[in-house]
Amino acid sequence: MSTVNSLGYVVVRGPLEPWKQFGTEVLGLQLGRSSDPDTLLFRNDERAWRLAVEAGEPAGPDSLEALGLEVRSREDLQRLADELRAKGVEVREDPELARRRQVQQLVSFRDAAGYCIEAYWGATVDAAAFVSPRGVSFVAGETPYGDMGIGHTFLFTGNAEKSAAFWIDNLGFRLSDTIALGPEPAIFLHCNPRHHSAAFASIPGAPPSGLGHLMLEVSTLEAVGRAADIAAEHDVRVSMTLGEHTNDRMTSVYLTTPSGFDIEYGWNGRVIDDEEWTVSHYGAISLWGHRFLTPPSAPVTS
Ligand SMILES: Cc1ccc(O)c(O)c1CC[C@@H]1C(=O)CC[C@]2(C)C(=O)CC[C@@H]12
Ligand SMILES: [Fe+2]
Repeated sequence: MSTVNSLGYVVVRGPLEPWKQFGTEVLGLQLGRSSDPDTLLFRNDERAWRLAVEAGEPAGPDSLEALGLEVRSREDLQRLADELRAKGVEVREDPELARRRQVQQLVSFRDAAGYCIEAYWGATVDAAAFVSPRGVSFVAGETPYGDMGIGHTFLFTGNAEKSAAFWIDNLGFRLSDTIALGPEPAIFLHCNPRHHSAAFASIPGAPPSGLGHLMLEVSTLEAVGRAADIAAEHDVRVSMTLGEHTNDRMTSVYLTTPSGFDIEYGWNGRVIDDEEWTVSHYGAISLWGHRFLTPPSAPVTS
C-alpha cells in the first residue's frame, strides 16, 4: 500500500489582517513569501510554507479548505492515485494547484467525510532559514525522528469509524489509540512517529464536520506558557486551559484563531515506534488541566 508520510500542510480561510498578527505575534510563525495578495503563507520550519490562510470570513470549523498529505516520491503518488481510483474514488491531477501549493505534483480527492485532500510530493524548501518572530522552534519537518509534518488536525465527522477506515485502508494511516468522548470513541491515527497526525470524532453538540483544531508543537514548555501570556494580552479566546492529554501526553493550551477554529499549542508530544506500539483505549482526555472556558459549540466571536 502507498503510504502517506506526513500531514504536510493545511489550508484554511479567514480574515488576513487579524491572522497576520495572530500567526506571528501569538503563535510565533514566520510569514512566507506569497505571490497572491489574498493568501497568507506561514512557516514553522524549513519549508516555504506549512499553513496557508486564504482571505474569507470567519467560519469556525468550516474554515478548513484542504489538507495536504505528503508522499515520498512521484512513484508513491502514482501508486496512491491508482489505488484510490481502483477503489472508486474520484482523483484529479491538478498542475495549476501544484504550482500554487509550491509542490512538484498534486492530486486532489475527497475522503469519506467529504474533506478535500491534496496528496503531493516535492514540497519546496525555502532558501532562507526558518526564523520565528517570537524565537520559538517547532517540532515539524526536521526532527530526530524524521519529518513529522506540520502538526496534527482534530476533525469532526458524522461517523468517526467510517472516516478513520478511509484513512487506514486507502492512505496507509495506522491506529494510535481511542478515547471515550461522547457516544462513540474518538479515533487517533498516525503516519509517522508523531502520535497522531489526524483524529476523528463525532461529538454531540459539536459541528457535524470541520476542523476542531490544528495542533502546532513547540520545543519548550516555556514557549507554550509565553504564548498563553501573549494570547491574554491580545484578548485571544482560550477555549481549553493548559493541560496534558492522556494519550499523546501533549501539554497544551487551545487558542481560538481569527477564523474561529482552534490552534492547540503544545509541547512534549509522544512519539510512536510501530515495532513496539500497542493500541490502548483511554477513559479520559486529560491527566490534568484542559478545562473548557466556554463550550466548544459556543458561537464564534471575533
Ligand atoms: C482528546 C484529545 C487527545 C489528544 C489531543 O491532541 C486532542 O486534541 C484531544 C481532543 C481535545 C478536545 C476534546 O476532547 C473535546 C472536544 C474538543 C474540545 C474539541 O471540540 C476540539 C478539541 C477537543
Ligand atoms: Fe489535539
